[in-house]
Amino acid sequence: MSSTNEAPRGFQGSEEHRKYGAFQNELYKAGMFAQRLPIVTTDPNKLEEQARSKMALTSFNYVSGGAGEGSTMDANRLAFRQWKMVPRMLRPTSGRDFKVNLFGETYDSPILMAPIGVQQIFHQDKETGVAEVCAEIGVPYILSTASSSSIEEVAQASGNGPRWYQLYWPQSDDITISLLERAKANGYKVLVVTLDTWAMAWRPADLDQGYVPFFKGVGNTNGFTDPVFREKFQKKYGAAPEEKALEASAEWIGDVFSGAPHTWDHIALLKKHWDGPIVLKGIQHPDDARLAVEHGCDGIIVSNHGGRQLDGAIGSLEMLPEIVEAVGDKCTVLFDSGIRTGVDIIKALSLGAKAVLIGRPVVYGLGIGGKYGAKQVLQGLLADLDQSMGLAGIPDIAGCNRSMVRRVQYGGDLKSSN
Ligand SMILES: Cc1cc2nc3c(=O)[nH]c(=O)nc-3n(C[C@H](O)[C@H](O)[C@H](O)COP(=O)(O)O)c2cc1C
Ligand SMILES: O=C(O)C(=O)c1ccccc1
Repeated sequence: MSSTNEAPRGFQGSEEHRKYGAFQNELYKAGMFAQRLPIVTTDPNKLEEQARSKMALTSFNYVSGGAGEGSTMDANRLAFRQWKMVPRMLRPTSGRDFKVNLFGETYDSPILMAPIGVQQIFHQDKETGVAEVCAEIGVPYILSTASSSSIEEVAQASGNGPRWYQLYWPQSDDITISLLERAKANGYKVLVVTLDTWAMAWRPADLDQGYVPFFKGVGNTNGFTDPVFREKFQKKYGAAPEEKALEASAEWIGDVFSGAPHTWDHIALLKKHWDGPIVLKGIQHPDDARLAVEHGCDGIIVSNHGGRQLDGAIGSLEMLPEIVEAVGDKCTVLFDSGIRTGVDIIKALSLGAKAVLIGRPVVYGLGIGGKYGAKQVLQGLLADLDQSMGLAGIPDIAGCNRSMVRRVQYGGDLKSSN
């Protein structure tokens, strides 16, 4: 096992990356020929523990923690356990096709990198590194407003890779418009608007250690580099944001996480200033899904923020079928919260999601092995998905349908996370 941050041999950018299933054979071959093995475990039940052993405790606690007593996080996993695969045999499944069409664009992968803020606290490779490896393996990268690399830096790092922009929605319209302009000008195709985090939840893991990265300026890069924010700050303080980082952080957070949520009628502003698809993230109620459609949104992400916001909430997967039934023919339904394996991905797709977002597992990979660690987690998930689709008799993403899963009620405590 290597503890360096180099790309493990045999895993560097090559056409092989497009054949997702090939990753499994690469691992066996690396073992056979005594090559360097990946540093990130392939075991979903061990990944979090490995990350704990490698990362700074404050950063690990930040990513692994949930809201309150963690019951929404538990519900996310329990919801997956209630659905089981029902495999089919003797079906032609070789040359499995992962392509998905979202908002008129074809993507090579049904998984997207979830917007994750402040990646600098996990590894110096941060967002630019993760965006770079996502582009290499065809995984669309969603950049958070709360990132530690700027909109422009990430665009450059991701090159021709597909990228979307996630908005944490400021109270000041002129700053919102400026962020949208920058995202448009830098090739971000889809606007993701996160609705469930207009204020930070009660998060004991962070509260007990008095830890919040953005009070100190980490995760405020898009504010500090924003021309409108800079001009307003200069006028008020007679200095640039980087010269008065604490004040600038307070101003930025005050605008973006002010505790004052927007309301449905404000969507019109976003529609006016964004000419591509708009996707609302954090939808859990079918009536909100209907409202999203009524207000002209193109998609929604059924998500409870990985259990990091409202505690005591329903598992995200639990709501997916009802929401797909309510709006699945009128807008594109995406899903996240609790995905840890290839089969989890098949379950979410079979229950009607058109694609899924992966959060914590990629951050654990990043913390363990930098951008190559993040890449290994994504490649591992894609390879697991590929092999699991084959074993279930599913040739392509459209083949993930309701007939492939059955709801069950098994009790008991087992060691698997699935
Ligand atoms: C450390 C961390 C930071 C996050 N930052 C953001 C963010 O900036 N914007 C956002 O919309 N969601 C953010 N999320 C939520 C993810 O986009 C996603 O909804 C969630 O991680 C999915 O659940 P999972 O971690 O179980 O896969 C964050 C999640 C984590 C773990
Ligand atoms: O931690 C989070 O879940 C999150 O969404 C966030 C919010 C602000 C800054 C960084 C991450």
